[in-house]
Amino acid sequence: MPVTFVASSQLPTQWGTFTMHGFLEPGTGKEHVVLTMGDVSDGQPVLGRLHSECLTGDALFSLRCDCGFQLEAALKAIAEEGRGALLYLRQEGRGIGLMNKIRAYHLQDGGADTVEANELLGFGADQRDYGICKPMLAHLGITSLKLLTNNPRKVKALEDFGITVAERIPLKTGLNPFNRNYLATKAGKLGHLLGTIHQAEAE
Ligand SMILES: Nc1nc2c(ncn2[C@@H]2O[C@H](COP(=O)(O)OP(=O)(O)OP(=O)(O)O)[C@@H](O)[C@H]2O)c(=O)[nH]1
Ligand SMILES: [Zn+2]
Repeated sequence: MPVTFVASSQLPTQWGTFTMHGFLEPGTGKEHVVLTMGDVSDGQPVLGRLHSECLTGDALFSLRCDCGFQLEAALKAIAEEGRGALLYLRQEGRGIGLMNKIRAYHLQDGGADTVEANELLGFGADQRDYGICKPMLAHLGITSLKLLTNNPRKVKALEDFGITVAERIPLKTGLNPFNRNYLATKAGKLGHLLGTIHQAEAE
C-alpha cells in the first residue's frame, strides 16, 4: 500500500517535544501522522501505538469510547520513556468514516451495540487495514515494537508484514458509565483483551 513521506517538524506538547512526521496515502488522499521521540531507528524495540482516528474521543471529549484517554496515556508513556512512536492513523470509525460513525451512534442510541450498528449500515464490524503502517515504519527505521494496545488484531497485522511485536502492553483507561457497554462489546465480540478488572467493571 503506497504511503509517501512528506515532511517532519517539531511538535511541543504538554508531555514533551515530539517530532511529527507527515505521510500521504495517494490512493485515498488520507494524511497520516507519526509522532516520535528519541532514536527509534536503532533496532531496539520501540514503545509504540497504532492509534485509529476518533474525532469525537480524541478532540471533542466524548465519553462514548476510550480513545481520547488512550491517546493521552500513550503520549505520556512515550514521553516518560523518552523514546517511542505513535502512529495517528486516519481510520475514523474503524474505517467507515465520521459520517457513518455518527449514523452508527444514532443506531446505538436506539439500542444496537457497536458491532450491530456497523452491520445494520452494511459495513463489517472493523474495516481497518493496517497495511498503511508498513511504509511509515520502514521510513522511520522501526522493526520491532512494544505495542500499547488491547487489540490482538493490531499485533497480528504487524507481525503479518514483518514487524516484531516484542511485547504487548495493555492500555486500559477511560472507563466510565457511558462507555461500559461499548467496552463490553469490544471484549465480547471484537476480541479486545480488556482483562478481568476492566471487563468486570464493564459488565
Ligand atoms: N464504527 C464505529 N467506530 C467506532 C465506535 N466507537 C469508536 N470507534 C472507532 O474505533 C476506533 C478505535 O478503535 P478501538 O476498538 O476503540 O480500539 P483499537 O484501536 O481497536 O484497540 P486499542 O489499541 O486497544 O485501543 C476509532 O477509529 C474510533 O473512531 C463505534 O461505535 N462505531
Ligand atoms: Zn473513540
